[in-house]
Formats: sequence, structure tokens, C-alpha cells
Amino acid sequence: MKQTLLLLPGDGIGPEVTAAAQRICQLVAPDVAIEEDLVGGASIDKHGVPLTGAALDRAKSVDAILLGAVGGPKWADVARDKRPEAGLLGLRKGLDVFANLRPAYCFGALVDASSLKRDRVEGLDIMIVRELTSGVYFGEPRGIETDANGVRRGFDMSVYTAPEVERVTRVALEIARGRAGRVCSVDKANVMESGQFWRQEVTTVHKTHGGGVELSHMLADACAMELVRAPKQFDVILADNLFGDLLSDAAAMLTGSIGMLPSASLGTEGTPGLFEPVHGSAPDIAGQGIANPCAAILSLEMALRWSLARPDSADRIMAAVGRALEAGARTRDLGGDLSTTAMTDAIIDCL
Ligand SMILES: NC(=O)c1ccc[n+]([C@@H]2O[C@H](COP(=O)([O-])OP(=O)(O)OC[C@H]3O[C@@H](n4cnc5c(N)ncnc54)[C@H](O)[C@@H]3O)[C@@H](O)[C@H]2O)c1
Ligand SMILES: CC(C)[C@H](C(=O)O)[C@@H](O)C(=O)O
Ligand SMILES: [Mg+2]
Repeated sequence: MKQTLLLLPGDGIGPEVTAAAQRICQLVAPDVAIEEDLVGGASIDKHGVPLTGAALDRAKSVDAILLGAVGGPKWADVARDKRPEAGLLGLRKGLDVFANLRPAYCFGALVDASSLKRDRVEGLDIMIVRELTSGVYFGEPRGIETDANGVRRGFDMSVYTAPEVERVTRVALEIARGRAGRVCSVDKANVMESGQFWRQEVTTVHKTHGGGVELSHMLADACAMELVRAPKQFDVILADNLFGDLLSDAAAMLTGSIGMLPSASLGTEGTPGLFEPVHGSAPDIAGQGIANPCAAILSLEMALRWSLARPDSADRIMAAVGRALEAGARTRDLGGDLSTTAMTDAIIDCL
């Protein structure tokens, strides 16, 4: 049956980098049908909301979704639940893509672009598995209010249920099984009840489903430190929604640039995956044609591998990005001067 990829370019550099990925898709998987819809600020401008019910329904009906990025200063004053970012969160929740895979892989050619010394990052290959549809991002109650004494306060709720921790832990264990076989689970069990609960549940799930995978636990602050001290100690890092967000940005810089990092958000078997760069809409460089398209192109690579069952096409992309970098192709964030289009051309030449 014909497969369909839904493009949701979004805002800022989102359309620039998804256009690059679309060109690559047409070359490596020409029979995949490509559709397009709106999300984020682009959807607010047209429909008044960051994600319409029709766009969500469409996303549920395709095989995979490739999203660029959402957000920007234009929508800074919009109420939080109507902001571009709320559209992205609604999409993740609506698709129930609870397992967010964020690889931090250092291409050989980029070892010297990292902010760390060569020996710390050469051969780096970490997979962060971030819980994506619960925790403090979605917990209730939340709000900003004035208490009886006239003091304003803001609050969020960090809450996880046992099934939510179980399903993402099982994904992390499964992924580790195909890699070096080590999961490091991250929490603040020393401070937070939800952190202690997370650690208990991960330990319980490991007892039943561990199957040879080694499990360790680390406090989130220590993990941030270890990521910049000795990142190669990690194989799979399992984290809740918030810590996974923070740690994946930190891990991004180890690889040379946040413009390199893709992600895959997966739900239960048979549901479409959502694929997106880890970076945002980069308002500071949007419209200039200089964004690094690699994170979007590698997100397409993940879509071909994880949702569209086309490992050969995915391998082609991975190899082409590696070869283009070896040949010296660099956008500005990597210390070069190639435009988004020229960088994409360089990758296409290596396909
Ligand atoms: N998945 C998403 O859609 C997503 C992710 C993160 C942030 N955001 C949103 O994006 C907006 C801007 O956020 P931010 O500035 O904190 O993060 P950002 O990732 O957009 O930008 C951080 C820095 O990295 C640079 N950068 C990011 N991607 C790049 C690329 N592909 N090539 C070259 N340089 C790149 C930017 O120029 C900027 O200097 C906010 O509205 C935020 O909410 C969206
Ligand atoms: C834009 C925002 C909602 C998002 C998040 O916090 O999950 C982003 O930072 C990310 O990493 O994908
Ligand atoms: Mg983030």
C-alpha cells in the first residue's frame, strides 16, 4: 500500500529545513506520497489555533509526520494554551507518541566542531529516550493565580502513572538491547516524590523486562555534569519529559551543533511516528537561508527507519550526510559558509 508522509513545516526555519528533507525524500523514496499541513504560528495565522482538529486527524491517518519547528516572537504574547508550542504538544499528545528518541551521534568529520575536546566526543553515540506525553508538561493542576493574601503564584504538577513509566522504560530497554545494552535512568529521586516514584517503577520494570540489559540510575543534575565530563560512558539515557528536554539540548552541543540532532517520537505499534529536529524555529536566522538542514534530513532518515520500514533508504541518507561532512560541507553553525540549499545539494551529491 502507498505510504504517506505528512510535512508540517511550521515556523521560522521550519519550512526551510523541511523543504531540504523533502528534496531528499523525493530522491531516496520517490513512491512515498508527500502531503502538507499547518502547525504552530502558521496555523494560528490561518485558523486562529496552533493545531486544528482536521490537521490532527490527518496526522493520525498517515504513516509518518515530519515537522520542522514551531514558535517565534510574533506569537510571544498569545495565551500559553494557544501558543505555537501548544500545537506541538497537542500533536504529541493526540498521536500518543510517548517515546521520544533523541540520538546524540558525533559524525567523525565533526569531532572538532564539538565544544568538547576530541578525545571526549570521538565515537560518541548516545540515545536519549525521553518520555514525551506526560510529566510536568501535562500535569494538572497548573496555573497562575493570586492567593488569599494577594500574592501571585505560578504552579505546575509533575505526575507520572505506573503504566506511563512502564511503557517508556520498555522502549528504552528494547533499544539498549540493540546497542551496548546499558540504560541509565535519570531522575531527582533525592528531592521529588515523582522522581522517587520514577526510580521505583523503572527498577520494577527492569526486573521483569530487563532481559540482559544493565540498568543504572543517576540524578539529573549529575547527569548534566557527566554529559560534559565524560559523555561516552552513556549508551541509552532514559529520562522524563522535562529532564529529557534539557539533557538532549546539552547532548546536542557535544555533536557539533543543535542543527545536527534529529528525533523520533513513537507510540504503540501501528501508529504514525512524529519526526522532528531537536532544534527550534531559530528566529535569529530565519529567512536567511543559512539554517543547517541536517537535523531535518536526519529526522527523515529516522522516519524511513522507524515508521516507513525502509532501512536501505535510511542508510543511504546517513552515509550521504557522513560523506558530505567528510568532504568539508559545512553550514555556518558548523563553522562553514554553505547556505541551506548548498548544504542539501552537497548531501544529494553524496547519495
Ligand atoms: N520542536 C520545536 O518546534 C521547537 C524546539 C525548540 C524550541 N522551539 C521554539 O523555537 C523558538 C526559538 O527557541 P530557541 O531560540 O530557544 O531555540 P532554537 O533551537 O530555535 O535556537 C537556538 C540557537 O540555535 C540556533 N539553531 C537552531 N537550529 C539551527 C539550525 N538548524 N541551523 C543553525 N542554527 C540553528 C539558532 O540560530 C539559535 O542561535 C521558541 O519559540 C521555542 O519555543 C521549538
Ligand atoms: C517547543 C517545546 C514545546 C519543545 C519541548 O519542550 O518539548 C522543544 O523544546 C523540544 O525539545 O522539542
Ligand atoms: Mg527542547
